[in-house]
Amino acid sequence: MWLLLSPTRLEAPFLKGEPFAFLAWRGLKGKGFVYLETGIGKVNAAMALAAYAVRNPVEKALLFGLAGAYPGGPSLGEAVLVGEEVEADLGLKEGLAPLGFPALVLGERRYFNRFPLDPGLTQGLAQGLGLKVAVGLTRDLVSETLEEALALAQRWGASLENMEGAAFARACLALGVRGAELRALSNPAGVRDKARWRTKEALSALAQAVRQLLAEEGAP
Ligand SMILES: O=C(O)c1cccc(C(=O)CC[C@H]2O[C@@H](n3cnc4c(=O)[nH]cnc43)[C@H](O)[C@@H]2O)c1
Repeated sequence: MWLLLSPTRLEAPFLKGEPFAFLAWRGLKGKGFVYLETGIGKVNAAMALAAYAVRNPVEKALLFGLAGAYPGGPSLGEAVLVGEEVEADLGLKEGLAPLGFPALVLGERRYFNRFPLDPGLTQGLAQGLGLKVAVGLTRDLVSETLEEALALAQRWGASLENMEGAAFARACLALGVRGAELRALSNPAGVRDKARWRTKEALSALAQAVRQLLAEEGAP
């Protein structure tokens, strides 16, 4: 059984199920999944996952949604798995390490700004769905110029931008939930001219990937 999450309902029109309310969130219960609409941004994503996971067993979780493509990153309309997320607005411009405080400590491992998604789950989905694995960058602020987007991509070695992924990845690590992230590229990061966006194609790619994942879940 999957816990599916997306920032907005716009990203999940293809999911059919029984509507339900959970605290501040709305969701659907369907065949092989429970879905929650988290709301946009890091705090919403982490709160929704944590609130749900402390009250319900979660076998595996998938955050899916739209993202901006950095120059040289995935094509517009393409869906990819995210293998690692960077929380780029935590600490100094150079990150949290110069301040000396990790964002998360698990055993011997100290996490500053980079948070892996579950490697086994991610690789399995990438193979099963025939999708590439990319590095995501998360900020509460959307890049507003190409220069800003390029500088972030180069500084952190990321190929796509979103507003929730690092919070979801960090919450999964802290809660011991196996988590994966699926993103489809709707726009070039830093480009606000909507004539250059490919939102419809990206939404189709998301729908196709999530449908396939649920179909494989239901297979004997
Ligand atoms: O008005 C703008 O300039 C603008 C540019 C990009 C995205 C938005 C959104 O309101 C969508 C936010 C929503 O979708 C994800 N997303 C999609 N593209 C991007 C992006 O280029 N940078 C960051 N996030 C993006 C994000 O995860 C949110 O859930 C507005």
